[in-house]
Amino acid sequence: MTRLHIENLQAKYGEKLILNNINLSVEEGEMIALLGPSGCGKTTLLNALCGFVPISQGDIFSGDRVITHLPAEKRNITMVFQSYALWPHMTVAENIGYGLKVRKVKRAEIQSRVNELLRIVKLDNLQDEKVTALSGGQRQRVALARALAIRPDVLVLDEPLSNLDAKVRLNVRHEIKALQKQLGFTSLIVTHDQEEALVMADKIAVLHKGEIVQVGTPEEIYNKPNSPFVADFMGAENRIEWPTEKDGFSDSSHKITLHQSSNNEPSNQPKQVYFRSENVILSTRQTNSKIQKEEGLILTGHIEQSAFFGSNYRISVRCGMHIIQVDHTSDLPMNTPVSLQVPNHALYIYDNIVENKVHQKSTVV
Ligand SMILES: Nc1ncnc2c1ncn2[C@@H]1O[C@H](COP(=O)(O)OP(=O)(O)OP(=O)(O)O)[C@@H](O)[C@H]1O
Repeated sequence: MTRLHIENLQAKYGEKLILNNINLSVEEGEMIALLGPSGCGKTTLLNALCGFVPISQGDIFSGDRVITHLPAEKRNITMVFQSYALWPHMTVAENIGYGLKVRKVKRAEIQSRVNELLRIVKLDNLQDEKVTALSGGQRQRVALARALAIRPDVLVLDEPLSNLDAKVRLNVRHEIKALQKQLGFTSLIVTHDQEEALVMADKIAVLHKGEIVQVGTPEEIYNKPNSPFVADFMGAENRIEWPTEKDGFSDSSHKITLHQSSNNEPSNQPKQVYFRSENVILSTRQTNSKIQKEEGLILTGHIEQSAFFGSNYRISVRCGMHIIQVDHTSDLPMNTPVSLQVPNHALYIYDNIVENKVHQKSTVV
């Protein structure tokens, strides 16, 4: 397998700019997940790498080869499609060996490579079955084995799990990850599922409107989102503006205070503050026991809605103009007055500047 390097790549459909200024390196044996909302350009980027979409600017390097304008068949990059794209009239073994047959590899060699892959993807007892007789998870493993059969330099996977039901999906994603580590293939995987990206990838590249807005390890992307967009996309669904006129201290029914460290310069600049529901500590105002120290973000309000979702209750708390989502272990009656606290380390704070620019996080710890 090979290192893939993308430099200043731009791609268009007609006059419409779809990808701009894409810079990304996938190291040998590394898996990078492309993560982003629908329409941000993930599939277009994979297609551009494979040679299915022309590149209007920039370069792609596979190892020390420049492959930017090579036809698809000369790139040695293989795609695993969302729909698997298997031949329904062929058996499992024939599907896996298909790419080798097209490349006119000798029959004995095809047989031995197919047998090896059948073992690797644990389908050796199904080699003579028609693929139409297989489950979704098994078909996906055939598709993966077929892609690996030709020993590609880079493997790209376009939403490979999206046609699988939830339980099978969990299994297959662990299988792909284990296989990737075992065989050490360089790969890019497209997903719009953040959990899938966190679990499977060595690094995540977040795309927004055709540009990469952050690249980092799963931990970095999750814990240090560099913009409101990434924070929101990675599940920090609560957002307040600080300070806001409507949330001043004059209204006694709710209060919002933000205690920043004294090391930080006091600033009157408006900020956007993001945080996850799981990081909010809720206490009823009578007890208020959980709020030990006045630090981080503290809000008061009352319960507006509560829904059981398995491990916890998702509680909506109205704090003035804001509705804050909180994960809590028990149900609480409507209108109960509550206090909320979010510790400094769980707050993502950004200058309130023009949207869609990459914002700088300011630390409050
Ligand atoms: N063949 C095409 N011709 C013109 N525009 C296209 C074509 N294919 C995609 N687009 C546009 O390019 C943009 C990016 O599409 P793309 O499929 O790459 O997004 P995506 O991030 O993979 O989305 P999804 O998660 O929904 O699959 C979209 O605005 C889409 O409408």
